Amino acid sequence: MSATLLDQALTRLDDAAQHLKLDPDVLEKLKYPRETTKTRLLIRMDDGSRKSFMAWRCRYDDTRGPTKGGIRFHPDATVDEVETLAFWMTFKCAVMNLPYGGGKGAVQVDPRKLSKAELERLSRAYMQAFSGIIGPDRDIPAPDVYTNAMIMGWMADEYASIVGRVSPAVITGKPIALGGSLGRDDATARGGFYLLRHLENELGVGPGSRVAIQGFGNAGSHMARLLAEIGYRIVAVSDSRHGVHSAAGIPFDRLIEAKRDAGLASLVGSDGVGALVPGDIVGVDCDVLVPAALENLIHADNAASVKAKVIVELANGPITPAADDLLSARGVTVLPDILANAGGVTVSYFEWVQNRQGYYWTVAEIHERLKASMEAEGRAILERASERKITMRSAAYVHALGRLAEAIEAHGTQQFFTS
Ligand SMILES: NC(=O)C1=CN([C@@H]2O[C@H](COP(=O)(O)OP(=O)(O)OC[C@H]3O[C@@H](n4cnc5c(N)ncnc54)[C@H](O)[C@@H]3O)[C@@H](O)[C@H]2O)C=CC1
Ligand SMILES: O=C(O)CCC(=O)C(=O)O
Repeated sequence: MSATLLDQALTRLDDAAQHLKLDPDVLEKLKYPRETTKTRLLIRMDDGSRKSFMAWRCRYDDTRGPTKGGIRFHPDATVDEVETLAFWMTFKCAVMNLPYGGGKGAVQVDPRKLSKAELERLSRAYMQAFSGIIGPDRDIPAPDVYTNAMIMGWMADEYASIVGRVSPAVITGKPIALGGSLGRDDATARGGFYLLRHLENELGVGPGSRVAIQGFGNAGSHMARLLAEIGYRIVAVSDSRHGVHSAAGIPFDRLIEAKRDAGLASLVGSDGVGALVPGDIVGVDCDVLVPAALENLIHADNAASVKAKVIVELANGPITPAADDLLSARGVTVLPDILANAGGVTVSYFEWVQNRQGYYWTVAEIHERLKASMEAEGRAILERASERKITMRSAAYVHALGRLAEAIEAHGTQQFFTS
């Protein structure tokens, strides 16, 4: 039987544990999700028929605080994927020292095939089904692949009608008009951007370097904009349908207009832009590769084709453990997902804090706090990696596991569970 995604992810935990003196109880606690709830959501379609969709919410570990993590709408979503994403959230929140545990949710659906009204009914049905698990002190969702602020707004509204009071801190990534935070829209990319800029000298990249980006949604498109603004050259971009490349670079404005109007493929043939099979982005000649779509993009069979010297993982889990070893042996530096894409959950935390205090920060304050956190945790992880001669990923896991172990031990033997 082939290893599940969670089995693969747990190898990082075993690896990190070798670098710390841990009570075996700590590992036992972190190897299994605390609770995963599944249901079928039944909604009315516009034509009057009914249709049902599998849905899950996993609260992987709440030792350090309420569970936190996005909700994904994707036709290939599985329970294994949801639990693995929730495991990664547990470590990501610990990496950033946020007072949260890790959670994640998904609906197995292709939202592009639903009308707006059907999508709203599905989003509200999700909140109805999981409102007993979700709550501002218990489990706090946010956007992920193919979900967005509008969907978070419908879910927040549904939660308010279920509990009979406005409760904006129940969900983050909301529209600004409903208590969303300034700066949450581009926070995932901006966090990775601040991290990359902070480490440019050590990584040997900077303005003028060539970048390839897989995925042109929230994370990928904002990263393209931020890097292009300071002079990085975007030489390749792909989405689920198409890929484009140009050694001279493609201006960000042209990419965003094409994506909005006629699709990335509409750029092919003008100004030296060529077509790219989306999966071939892995081997594009570039300095920085930014996976910003789904898991397992780089695996043992294509790792040798990577030409970039730095990979910034805005996606969760884009590199398999086997590929990680191959890349590290070749001297490719990976800024790992649990650090590089943590800007999203960090600004989600800022949103939750603002909702709870009822006082809102300026976008400049958000950026300043995000930058300070990314730089401090990124620097600590880089130092740990060079002291121990381990990869940035291993160092990030060691960094997080130390914090998780301390919290697990501090709880004592009769840990309070929020069930
Ligand atoms: N939105 C957020 O706040 C955060 C997102 N992430 C991660 O970032 C990644 C992307 O998420 P978002 O940008 O939010 O999603 P999104 O839904 O905004 O965009 C996803 C993009 O991936 C593309 N895509 C899907 N399958 C693809 C394939 N096989 N090849 C190339 N492109 C493909 C889609 O066309 C789309 O452009 C995911 O791994 C997500 O978990 C991580 C942290 C926070
Ligand atoms: O903003 C959040 O709470 C979580 C975002 C997320 O799902 C992720 O970091 O993978």
